[in-house]
Amino acid sequence: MATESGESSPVLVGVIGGSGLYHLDNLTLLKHVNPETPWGFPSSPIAICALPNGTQIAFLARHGAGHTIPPSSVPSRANIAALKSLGVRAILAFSAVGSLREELAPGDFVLPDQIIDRTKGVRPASFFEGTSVVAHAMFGDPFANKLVNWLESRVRKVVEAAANSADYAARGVKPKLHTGGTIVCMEGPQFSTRAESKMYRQWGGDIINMSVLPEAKLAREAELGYALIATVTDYDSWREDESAVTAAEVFKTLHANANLSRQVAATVLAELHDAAAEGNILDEEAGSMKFSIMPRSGEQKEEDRQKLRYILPAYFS
Ligand SMILES: CSC[C@H]1O[C@H](OP(=O)(O)O)[C@H](O)[C@@H]1O
Ligand SMILES: Nc1ncnc2[nH]cnc12
Repeated sequence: MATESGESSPVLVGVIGGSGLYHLDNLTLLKHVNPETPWGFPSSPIAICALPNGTQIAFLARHGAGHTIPPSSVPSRANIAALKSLGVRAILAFSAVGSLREELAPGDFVLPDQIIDRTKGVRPASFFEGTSVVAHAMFGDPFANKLVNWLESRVRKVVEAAANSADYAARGVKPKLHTGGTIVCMEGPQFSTRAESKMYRQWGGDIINMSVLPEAKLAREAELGYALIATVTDYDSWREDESAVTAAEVFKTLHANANLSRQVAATVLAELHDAAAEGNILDEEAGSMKFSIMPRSGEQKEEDRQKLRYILPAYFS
């Protein structure tokens, strides 16, 4: 991105805000961009913002600025492709999630390391879908491990500081950060039944949302580092003596979680930009599609190659 003074400054970090998180704090809005990708337009225009030190980042509201897009209709391919087209290498995605474990309380933050896919096949989940190019991305470790490890101590500091703050003390809440764990991604938009919620617990699920897929898969196909900061809003529907989750219950915690998410972003973004520039924390994702794409022959249609060049210029030049 060219800065206002005209010199070029790369936008290496993209933030995807989920339910309740429609903007970040302490940033100077430089401009909005709305790239038309081969997969259409992103959920909302992307805000290119400067941090206090001048570093530029991109912010995208997953459900649109006015939360008009339900989880099954989020244009995830356009979102990821648009961020990649801006030069982004690492995505910090925030999501409101339900808890499937007693110890993961509303207000807590989680950095999950695994995903169970309970979407129903209605969301386009690959950039290669509908093209003459077949690719099988690695997805055993669905989040960027090094990026997640890098985030852990930094996010913990912010969450611990909040836990000791007068604001949280006044509300009798002490948020914690949990690392590792499995997130179940369901289709929605209705919440789970009690039977489903209990089944996910038996499967090893720890938290649940409607958004991490196909976002994480597409980030991997685009060779972007992707980490999810999950913010717990409710106990879903598995607790025998408690009422099942409602949107009203989610909203109770959403605002505080979004404020803490903004503090996390304000603390990590400048340093994350520098780490992304250096590249070490993203070296597992960069180049990861090289041996995933087949066939490597002249069978690939030129129009498909052109489309895929948008996200993977190195392989479709
Ligand atoms: C508002 S409750 C359900 C809704 O919240 C989460 O959204 P996001 O992940 O974008 O924060 C969840 O995935 C559902 O889409
Ligand atoms: N219980 C829940 N199920 C699915 N997505 C959610 N997002 C927030 N809480 C949720």
